[in-house]
Amino acid sequence: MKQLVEIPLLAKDIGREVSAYLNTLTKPIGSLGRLETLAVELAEMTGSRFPVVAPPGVLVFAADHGVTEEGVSAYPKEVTAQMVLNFLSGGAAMNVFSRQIGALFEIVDVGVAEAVDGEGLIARNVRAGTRNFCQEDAMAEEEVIQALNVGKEEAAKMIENGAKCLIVGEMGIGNTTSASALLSVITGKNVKELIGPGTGLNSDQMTKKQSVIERAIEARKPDQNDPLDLLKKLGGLEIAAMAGAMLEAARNRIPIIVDGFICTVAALIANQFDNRASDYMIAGHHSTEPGHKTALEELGKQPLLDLEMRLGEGTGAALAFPIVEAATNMLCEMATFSEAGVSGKSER
Ligand SMILES: O=C(O)c1ccc[n+]([C@@H]2O[C@H](COP(=O)([O-])O)[C@@H](O)[C@H]2O)c1
Ligand SMILES: Cc1cc2nc[nH]c2cc1C
Repeated sequence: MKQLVEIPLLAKDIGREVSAYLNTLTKPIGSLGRLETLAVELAEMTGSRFPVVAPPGVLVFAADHGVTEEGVSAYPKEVTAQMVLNFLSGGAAMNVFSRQIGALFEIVDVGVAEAVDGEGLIARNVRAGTRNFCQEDAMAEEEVIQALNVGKEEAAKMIENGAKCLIVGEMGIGNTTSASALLSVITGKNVKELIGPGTGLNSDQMTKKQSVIERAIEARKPDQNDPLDLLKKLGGLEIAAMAGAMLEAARNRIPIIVDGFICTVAALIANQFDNRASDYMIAGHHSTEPGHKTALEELGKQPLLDLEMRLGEGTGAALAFPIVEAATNMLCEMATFSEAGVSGKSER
């Protein structure tokens, strides 16, 4: 079942105007490389010749995974709830980078297993973590839809509050297992090629993670082209919420900066709901989690940064934001050859 999200077509005409305008700015033609491509893409996304991406809006979705029972993470599942409290007190890496880029920031409990509370928490818990998908479906279809809607509604609020681009992050012990399973089914690639250490498994533990995922795929038999079935059988509540948030941003012509492995898998799911969603996405960084390369290729995106990071939370996207903003500032603030009295390219 597809959900109707009505994502607008890119404004290709505005993109062409911006391409031509870029050649009038005081620089050798094409010399700002991928920054120029980014400027054109942002113009096509926003429909504006002078796109604005500040302030960015950051939504971090937190949820737990029943499959952690199988011993697939280097950290205990309690860390998810503990980190939510850390986010609320401003001490997580993503808090630091969000402050640095002047972002609007929200942390959303969409499915943490333990009861968490604190000032500023967006409490939208759909269920207390997913079920262990080795044994049974991760959640009910109705719960998938609820989590998607949490993402859509929180993104709509963020946009209403003035966010001009969207960064979605996640916190969920065990979520690289869910994301690897989803990616294996979506791409048809072997689990072995896609799995990685996540928070820090050793190679023996990774072999176990591989067999857990292989057993789950064999038992659940999800339909690779049905995002609701994929999320219901192998998903995570935060992955569903991230997909929903990205769909809502795309519907509103708001550029999305995609983060690491889990976020990129959520982006692929969003694209299964509406294949125009990825038109509004920019890949922020390349995570060291092995499957991220495949996920980015499947999404058709080249990342802006490679800082050998694998944290998640939206951190890679936040660090890429200044580059995205530089593309817009270049368009708005650079002088043209005629304004600055600089001679253009020699005609020979
Ligand atoms: O974003 C990434 O590329 C990334 C790669 C590895 C781990 N993570 C983070 O680590 C957690 C999942 O790791 P794990 O080993 O518990 O599945 C989760 O909270 C993610 O935010 C994130
Ligand atoms: C401490 C910690 C912080 C995180 N942030 C995202 N995933 C994480 C996993 C752990 C273990």
